[in-house]
Amino acid sequence: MASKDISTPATEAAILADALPYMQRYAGKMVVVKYGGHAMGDAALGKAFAQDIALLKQSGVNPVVVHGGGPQIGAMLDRMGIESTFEGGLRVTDEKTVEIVEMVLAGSINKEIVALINAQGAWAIGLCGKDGNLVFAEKAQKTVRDPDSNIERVVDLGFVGEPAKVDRTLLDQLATSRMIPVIAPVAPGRDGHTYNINADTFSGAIAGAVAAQRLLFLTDVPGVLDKNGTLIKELTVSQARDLIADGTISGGMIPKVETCIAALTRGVKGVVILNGKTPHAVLLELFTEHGAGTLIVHDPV
Ligand SMILES: Nc1ncnc2c1ncn2[C@@H]1O[C@H](COP(=O)(O)OP(=O)(O)O)[C@@H](O)[C@H]1O
Ligand SMILES: CC(=O)N[C@@H](CCC(=O)OP(=O)(O)O)C(=O)O
Repeated sequence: MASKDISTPATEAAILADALPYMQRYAGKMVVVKYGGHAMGDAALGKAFAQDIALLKQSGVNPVVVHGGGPQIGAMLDRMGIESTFEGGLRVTDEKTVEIVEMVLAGSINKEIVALINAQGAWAIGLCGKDGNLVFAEKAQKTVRDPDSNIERVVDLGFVGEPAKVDRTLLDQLATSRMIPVIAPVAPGRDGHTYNINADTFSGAIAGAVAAQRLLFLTDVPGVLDKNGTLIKELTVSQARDLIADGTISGGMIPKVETCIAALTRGVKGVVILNGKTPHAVLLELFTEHGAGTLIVHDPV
C-alpha cells in the first residue's frame, strides 16, 4: 500500500522553522562528515547525501567531507588479481596495493563525490593529504590482540600510515570561500612514500585539527550494535573499550570507535556513528531532533 503524504504547507513550514536553532548552533562551525565506502553505491542515497552537504554550506556551516572506499578498493584489487588481507580492520598495503588505493580513492571515488555535490549547485573541490600540505603520514605501528589467546603481537602493515601532522591552513581558507573540501585519505610520508590511511583515522585527525563541532561517521549499520544486534544509543569511552576487548566491536568498526575516542580527547565536541543508508542522515542528525545512531561520550567524572 502506498504511504499517504500527510504534509501540508503548515507542517512543512514548521519543519523548516524548527531547524532554525540547529542552523544557528552550527553556523560558522566546521563539521567533518566521514562518508564510508559501505554507505556509497546507491544513486538516490548519493544524491541525498550531496544535497545535505550543499545545504549545510548554503546555511553557513563549513562541512568537510572525508571519504573512504574500502569495498571499492577491494573490488579493484580483485579485478587486478591482487590479494588483500586485513589486520585489526586495516588493509595490509604493499607497493602494488598502495598504487591501486591512491587511484581508487584520490582518483575515481573522490571525483565522483565532488561531481555529485557540484550537481547540487555547490562548489566542491577534491583533495587528498598531499594537497596544500594538508596531511603528512608516518608508518603505522600496529599491535593486534588475539581475542582467544589474549596475546598482543606487532604487525607490519606495509604502506599504511597514521596522520602525523595536519595543517589546517587550506581548510581555513576554504571555509571562508564557497568551496567544500572533499578529501581522500592518502598522504605523503616524510620518506617520500605515499601512505594508505584508514578513512576513519584520517577524518578523526582532520576533525581534531580544526576542532570540529561534530564528527559524523556514515556507515552501513545503524551505529554500534551490542551482542544481540541491538543499537547502543550512547556509549562511554570505557564501555567502548570493553566492547572492543571482548570482540563485540570488530573489523571496520574498531578504527571507527578508536577514532571517536581519540577525537573526543582532541576536543571535538561530539562524535556520532550513524546509518548512511538512511536518506538525508546528515540533515536529520544536525538540523532536527531526530538524531539517530551511536553517540560516543566521555566517561562520567
Ligand atoms: N559491534 C558492531 N556494531 C556495528 N557494526 C559492527 C560491529 N562490529 C563490527 N561491525 C562491522 O563494522 C562495519 C562498519 O565498518 P566498515 O566496514 O569499515 O564500514 P565503512 O566502509 O562505512 O567505514 C559494519 O558493517 C559491521 O559489519
Ligand atoms: C589502511 C586502510 O585500511 N585503509 C583503507 C582506506 C579506505 C577506507 O578506510 O575506506 P572505508 O571507510 O570505506 O572502510 C583501505 O585500504 O580500505
